[in-house]
Amino acid sequence: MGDEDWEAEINPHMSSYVPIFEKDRYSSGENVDNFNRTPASSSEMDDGPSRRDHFMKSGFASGRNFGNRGFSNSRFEDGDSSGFWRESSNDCEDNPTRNRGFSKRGGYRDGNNSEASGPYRRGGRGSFRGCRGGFGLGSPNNDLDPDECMQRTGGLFGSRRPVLSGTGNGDTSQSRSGSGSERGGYRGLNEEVITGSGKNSWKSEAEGGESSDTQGPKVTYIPPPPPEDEDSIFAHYQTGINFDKYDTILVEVSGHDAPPAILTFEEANLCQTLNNNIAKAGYTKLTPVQKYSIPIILAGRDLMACAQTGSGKTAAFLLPILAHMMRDGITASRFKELQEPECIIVAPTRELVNQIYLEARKFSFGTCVRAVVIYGGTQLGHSIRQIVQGCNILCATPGRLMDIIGKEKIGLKQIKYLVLDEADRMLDMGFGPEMKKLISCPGMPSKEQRQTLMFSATFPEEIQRLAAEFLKSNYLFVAVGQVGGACRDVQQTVLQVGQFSKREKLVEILRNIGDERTMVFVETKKKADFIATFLCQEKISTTSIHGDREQREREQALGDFRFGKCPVLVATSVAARGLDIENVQHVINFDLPSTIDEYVHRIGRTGRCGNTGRAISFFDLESDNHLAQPLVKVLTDAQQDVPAWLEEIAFSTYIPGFSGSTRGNVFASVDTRKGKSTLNTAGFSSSQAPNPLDDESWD
Ligand SMILES: Nc1ncnc2c1ncn2[C@@H]1O[C@H](COP(=O)(O)OP(=O)(O)OP(=O)(O)O)[C@@H](O)[C@H]1O
Repeated sequence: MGDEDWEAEINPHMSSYVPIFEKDRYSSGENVDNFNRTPASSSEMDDGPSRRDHFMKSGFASGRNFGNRGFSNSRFEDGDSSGFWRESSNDCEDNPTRNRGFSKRGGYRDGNNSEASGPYRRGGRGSFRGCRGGFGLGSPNNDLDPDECMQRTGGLFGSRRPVLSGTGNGDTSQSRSGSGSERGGYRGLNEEVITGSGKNSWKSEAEGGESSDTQGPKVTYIPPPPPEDEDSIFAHYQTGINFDKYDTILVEVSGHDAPPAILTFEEANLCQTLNNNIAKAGYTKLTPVQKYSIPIILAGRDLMACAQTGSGKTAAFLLPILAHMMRDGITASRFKELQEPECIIVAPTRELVNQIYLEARKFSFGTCVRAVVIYGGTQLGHSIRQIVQGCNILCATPGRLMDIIGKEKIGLKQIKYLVLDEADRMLDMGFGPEMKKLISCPGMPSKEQRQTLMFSATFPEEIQRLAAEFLKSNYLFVAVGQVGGACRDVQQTVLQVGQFSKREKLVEILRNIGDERTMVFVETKKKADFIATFLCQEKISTTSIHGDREQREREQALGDFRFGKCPVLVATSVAARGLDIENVQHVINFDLPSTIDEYVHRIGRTGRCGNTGRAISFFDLESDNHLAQPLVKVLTDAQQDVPAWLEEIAFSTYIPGFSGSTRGNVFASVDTRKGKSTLNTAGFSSSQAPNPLDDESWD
């Protein structure tokens, strides 16, 4: 069933929903010799012409409503309702007896399962938080048809541009504004236009984006400050039953003179304040990526680290950076028009960068290190006010970072640490050009003078090669387990479900799941709204997050999901990476992503930190066959059952030329400096996916 069919089906039901706009919001204006393989245990901006204008012009007025509002209140609640903050109380519901409706490995069992708590359990809660705004269909001509989409991807988006060759912003601008009007919906001018295939673009404020007066009213959203009390700062969830199994994962370190891994936090020799914070955060034992990365960073080495989702990469870079800052002494924060931070951490999405900031704030608690976060979709003045008060660690999305640098609020001379989280995404065709600009900004210390750290769960070979440009030649490479492999704590099931049956299957599964927190991934923003609305109609309490929602709405949606108001979050790939939400027990790929890397990140929203989780993916024979081979590899590597039908497709679609070819491999099993990896499998790497519709997912 295509989007249009859904429109026809949903539209009659939705006409009674009227969007509630908040008036005041718009009123104001070479060389690897060493190779150790050891078990770990051993050792949007202003919305351009305003978003509302777009809505009105394109048919969102008069009963054509936009945006599933997955929450009951029409107003954003300041304070702790923000999606970023963690509840201080530990409401872990990780109860194995509630894991119902699934056979152990072989797939989904249907609703007659005796353990099921009743098919209408969600509805029975009486919750119907979504759909306040109904679903806006825009005018029928507003959405791109596949051809237009193809054109747009081919002609405008970075995907078809030579890698890292252009400045990118010219076409970015074109593509964004063009598509915005074409589609009739809002396309924010933020920095998060990324596609599942590694294509993205962003437009900096300095170049006519967020801060441009010509683009319409400025974004006025000021995110609520996070709670300041110690309990909230140190709120965390419990490690899971498989946390200790991390020790058995093989770790590869390559590069010259790697310092030995540490086994305990004590061996890291951190200062007392940091040790106290680590204890308050509930960390008692290092994860493998921490065991290896912490001493490497403490030794001053550049690092590219790849470790499975949810295995503690954030602390792996934050702790040693903070330790260095404490050791070297930093200038205590004080008001200055131009701040010169010692550390910049960039990540691809707003929610992720905020999460990293909260971790930085937690670990720097009680020190004079001040962490600041800035990201698009929020008032620029607010970002500036945060910065001028003092800034040692700046956590930023690329667009906002470049804007702030352009406004001379941030000087780069003192930068000692540059961290790229989700580094493969930060270096691909989308953000790569901007990262290049960042390292060539006036004042930015050369790579010899700074320490550059890159972390991700996936690291395609061609991106590793690009990364070398940012790193000292003697950088170390840490691979925990299979690079690009899925977390083994996630039980993966792939079901053959045709487009026409997906919704029915989704409802069936969600009813069996009950109240357990579930993320449902779809490929386009439009579909995210369709599906969220549809689920609300089915009385399944649902909210949604995607790049067409305002930042305020995104944060609200995340908060409603995090705090259990809405146990189902429908998301595009904008939520695929990095988000660490307690108790997400299920991930459903309603649509499979176009790349296997994206799949690995998406399912990694569950099964974190030793907890178990489940992922169910709908495989559509019409559109997903290109994923069969890499999917079989991911399932096999994670010791999951592989359905016979999937193996058959993988076999029948096998393209020998892909394996080990320069067209890109799914996995770099090793540091690319060691030569061609031998464990690659055919498939598409993140920059090569063939699905043009992806372009919708990340912006
Ligand atoms: N040593 C530890 N002990 C206990 N909890 C930890 C430890 N290290 C990290 N955690 C917790 O594990 C969770 C996952 O960590 P984090 O978000 O850093 O994972 P990640 O590897 O960056 O995942 P992703 O690849 O999805 O970005 C967080 O809640 C974090 O606080």
